Amino acid sequence: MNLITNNIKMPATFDHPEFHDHEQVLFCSDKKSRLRAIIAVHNTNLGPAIGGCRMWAYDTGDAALTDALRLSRGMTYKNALAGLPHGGGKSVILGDSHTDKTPDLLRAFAHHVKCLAARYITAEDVGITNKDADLMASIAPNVGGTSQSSLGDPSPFTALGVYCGIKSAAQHMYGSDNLAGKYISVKGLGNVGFRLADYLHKDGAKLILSDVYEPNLKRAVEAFGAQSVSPDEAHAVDCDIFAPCALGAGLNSQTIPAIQAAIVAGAANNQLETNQDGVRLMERGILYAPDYVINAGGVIAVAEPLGPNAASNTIARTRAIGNTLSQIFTDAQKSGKPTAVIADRLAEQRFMA
Ligand SMILES: NC(=O)c1ccc[n+]([C@@H]2O[C@H](COP(=O)([O-])OP(=O)(O)OC[C@H]3O[C@@H](n4cnc5c(N)ncnc54)[C@H](O)[C@@H]3O)[C@@H](O)[C@H]2O)c1
Repeated sequence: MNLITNNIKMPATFDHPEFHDHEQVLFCSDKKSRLRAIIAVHNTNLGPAIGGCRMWAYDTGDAALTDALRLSRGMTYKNALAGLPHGGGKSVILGDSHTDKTPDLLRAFAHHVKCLAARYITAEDVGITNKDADLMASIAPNVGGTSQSSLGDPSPFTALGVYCGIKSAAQHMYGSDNLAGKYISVKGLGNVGFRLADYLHKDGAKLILSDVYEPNLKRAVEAFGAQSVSPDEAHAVDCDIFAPCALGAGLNSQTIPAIQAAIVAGAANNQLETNQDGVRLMERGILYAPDYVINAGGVIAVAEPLGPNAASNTIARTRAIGNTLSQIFTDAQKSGKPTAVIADRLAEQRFMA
């Protein structure tokens, strides 16, 4: 039966602007624990999809779906460029991780994850901790980033990769990767942002910190003796490098004209609101480190099989992010194309081959 000619309306997900041939989108609920979640498997050409779980108080169900679709697609590109034998997927749980997260809710979510054991591996992301991953792993074998199944919390590796990526960007922009005395605005001081700030502080960078969650801001400001700024101004402060480490879509037609930094390089996923924003950054002469390239350290750690060399292999592969970025920066400069376009092409050559 031809659905189109019979004029039967397709479900809204297929028409969603962020739907890009996703292989599978699963809407999960559990009445008792009040679970509402979405698991999106974008592409499994290179192997089972891998990508963390985010818990966030989305304003609408559509905002959650948008996030799941965008993030899962980004994981396909990230995993391909990181050289992993994995496709891309991601999951989101709707709710405030500070007030709505319960063991029952995580268990209910894990039962849904378990049904996708051959196709999707989850781990922690915003709002989900290493401890939460441990709890979910007691139900589903396809949970990584736990203290038992792999190298544990992937955030330290993500932070290391972002640090190496920032140094690579500095080398390209300034001819030196020395960060001493550079003013760096770090927005978002959670699992990754705090550790990144620590690396930068140890290198002698001058930190300008921001976070919407006061305890995280206070902890970082005190630890690094840094100045703070309102999260709404983090992109616009006078600095050399802007490191977005909160949530996505922070680089757009409103924020880009106000950016003072010469480099944008941070951990947040989906930093560009639209593809056009990559062009806007390039036209302003701002060097942008594509998000899914620079923040791949965590997934590299989750994907690494346990063994005596797991940590050293992961650190070596994570440090290599700096080299990948260096190639992307050079190719972008030569071709006059945005760095994000160059990264996408490289990734597509791998997962579409
Ligand atoms: N954890 C990882 O290993 C990993 C890997 C790859 C990418 N990422 C991405 O990096 C980013 C940070 O991840 P994380 O694990 O550190 O999350 P996290 O939840 O530990 O920290 C996020 C921080 O950002 C803050 N924040 C949220 N919205 C903000 C805003 N508008 N302005 C300022 N601060 C804001 C939160 O209060 C929190 O302190 C996310 O985009 C995540 O998807 C994380």
